[in-house]
Parts: sequence; C-alpha cells; structure tokens
Amino acid sequence: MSTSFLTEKQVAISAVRRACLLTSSVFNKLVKNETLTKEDKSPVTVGDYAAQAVVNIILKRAFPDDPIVGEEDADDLKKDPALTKRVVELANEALQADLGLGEMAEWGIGPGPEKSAEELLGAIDQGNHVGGPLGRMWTLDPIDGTKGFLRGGQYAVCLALIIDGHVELGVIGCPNLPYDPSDPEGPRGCIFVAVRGQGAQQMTLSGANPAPVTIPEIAPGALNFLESVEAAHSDHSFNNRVSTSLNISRAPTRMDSQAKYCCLARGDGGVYLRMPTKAGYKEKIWDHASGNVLVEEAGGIVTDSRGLALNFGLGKTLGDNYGVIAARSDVHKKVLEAVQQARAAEEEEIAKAKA
Ligand SMILES: Nc1ncnc2c1ncn2[C@@H]1O[C@H](COP(=O)(O)O)[C@@H](OP(=O)(O)O)[C@H]1O
Ligand SMILES: [Mg+2]
Ligand SMILES: [Mg+2]
Ligand SMILES: [Mg+2]
Repeated sequence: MSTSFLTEKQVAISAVRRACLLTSSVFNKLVKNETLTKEDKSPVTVGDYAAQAVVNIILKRAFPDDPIVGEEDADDLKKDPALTKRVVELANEALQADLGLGEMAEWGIGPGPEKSAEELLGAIDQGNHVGGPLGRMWTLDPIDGTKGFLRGGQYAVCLALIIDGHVELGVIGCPNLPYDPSDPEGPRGCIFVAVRGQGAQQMTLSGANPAPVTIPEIAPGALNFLESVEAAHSDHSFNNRVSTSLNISRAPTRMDSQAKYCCLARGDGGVYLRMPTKAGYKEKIWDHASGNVLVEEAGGIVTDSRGLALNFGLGKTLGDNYGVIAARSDVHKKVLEAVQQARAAEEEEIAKAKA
C-alpha cells in the first residue's frame, strides 16, 4: 500500500465535500423538530445522521475493509420513520450531486447510486468501530460543533485516517468559515487537508484555490486564545487566568468545532486551549484527530496540559490525556509553562479553601 495516501486524500476530500453540501442544505431547510436529544443531551440532527451515512458510504466504497469510528449510531433514528425518511432524502441528494471539480472516476469517487433506507441506516452503523492501538481506521465527526451548526455559527465535518494510533491524514470542512481571514465578510466555506509529512492546505469548499497553510510567527501582543463557545466544553475562566499571566490583552475568539484548529493553522488566533470543566470527561478522538495532524503539519505542536502527545490509540477517547494545548512551537512552550503554573495555583487555592 502506498504511503503517500493520495487515494485516501482524494476520497476523504470528496466525502467531506459531499457532507458539507448536505449540512449546508440541511441548515437552510432545518426544522426545529428535526432535532433529537441523545442520552448525553447534546443535540443531534438529521444533518449529523445523514452526513455520517454519506461519508461512510463513500469510505466503504473505496476502502471496504477499513473500520470507521464514527460519533453517531442509528439506534434512535431507527425508532423515528419520519426522520429516517428525511435522512434518506438528504443523503441521496448529497451522494448523487455532481460536484464537478476534483472528482475523478479513477479515484473511485463521484456521484453514486441511490441508497435505500436500510442501506443508509446500515452505513451509519458502520461507524461502530471502537478504535484501538493497531491497524488502519478512520474516525469521523459528521458535524462537529452541533451547537454552532444549530445557531448558524461555526461547525465542521471532520474525517481522519489513523494508523497504529497515529493520525496520518486529516480533512476538515468548514462551510461557514470565511476563506480569507482578512475578509471576514467575504466568501465562506473552506476545506483544510493535511497528510503527515506532506504539509497542510486550505481550499474552497468547491475544491478551488488550494494553498499551503502554516502558522506564522505572531507578535506576543497580537496573540489570542481560541476557545469553545460552550462554557461546559472548556474552562473559560482557566483560559482567562492563563492569558492574563501571559500578558495577552486580546479577547479570546470563541468558536465552535475544530474550525478553531483550522484558524490556528492559518495564523488566525495563536493558541488553542481546552481544559476540562468536569472531572472524568474524556475527550473523543473524532473531536481532535483531524485538527491534530492539521496543526502539526502547519508547524505547530499539540499536547495535553502535561505536555504529553495526544494518544489516539486507546479507543474512542483520548484516555488519560488531560486538556489540549495547540500552538506554534515557540508559543506552545510558553503556554504549557503558564498552564502548569495556573494548575498549581488552582490546586493551592483549593487546598487552602479546604483547610
Ligand atoms: N463536557 C464536555 N467537555 C468537553 N467537550 C465536550 C463536552 N460535552 C461535549 N463535548 C464535545 O465538544 C464538542 C464540541 O466542541 P467545541 O465546544 O469545541 O465546539 C462536541 O462535539 P459535537 O458537537 O460533535 O457533539 C462534543 O463531543
Ligand atoms: Mg455530538
Ligand atoms: Mg464533535
Ligand atoms: Mg458531532
């Protein structure tokens, strides 16, 4: 098997482009009662299900033996025939659309045949792999930042190839992200692609204007933090403490999804910092895999709050990693120190309060 991952890259881009087409179309047609509540109370929409079905079908067509670790499963969807009908319509629309640019039959990609409800529900459940340390596997977040998606903000379709616990390829589609950060009101929709050892790229959602991305040197005064919108997903007050200790005066940029990693990779914000808000939460591999290889290929470093690499070979979660810090290497060093000091100070305060 080739290690240039050329076919994998083209197939993953095609799958993400079709999923982005679908999610944009769902947003425009979104009806409130098409949002279900999963056990963990996070909103899951027809978009998440249909996008997972589309990506899995495209992946399985090209790589029938590759397992997929997907965020969603079809258990709840199967109980709702009306919702299933919508998912089938949307998925087929996206699978059959003519995307034009960038799709070549020789890659085994392009418009495919119509699929039945049974096939599409089955495709969603093909994302049931549990992960692990060995072999090839894909991980998929069909809509990362579901809350951002529902409020018309940032969200991302994230697909990554993991081999023996290491992320080798990542593709992130951001339908609502301006292509040019210096023109925030300009055209929206970007795809970010990174292959280990081959650099990182940004292109438009239609596959046009591919351009390399690298994290530029940012003057300390111009640095700012990229953090979740949701206060439940990352500890805003801890970030504030760290940015104050680093004399960062710019307000944080709050944004849902792995679009934060994409912004970091192109120098649009200098630090991604995500610290847990509750004991015991384990980050999911699909929330970080694509962003991890993207940032590293753009010249950055990604670790947890103890300076350890993220471990993608432990199953569906990042196991014992605690928090995530991503930045250009010079900035990362300073942030890691500041994070460790802030954690020590926090622990001291807790101990004092208990005494
Ligand atoms: N308590 C929690 N702490 C950290 N992350 C959480 C969380 N609850 C949910 N998440 C994850 O945070 C992701 C969104 O991250 P962000 O806040 O950066 O947009 C969600 O992805 P989905 O939207 O795909 O479910 C979800 O997996
Ligand atoms: Mg979710
Ligand atoms: Mg997610
Ligand atoms: Mg998701």
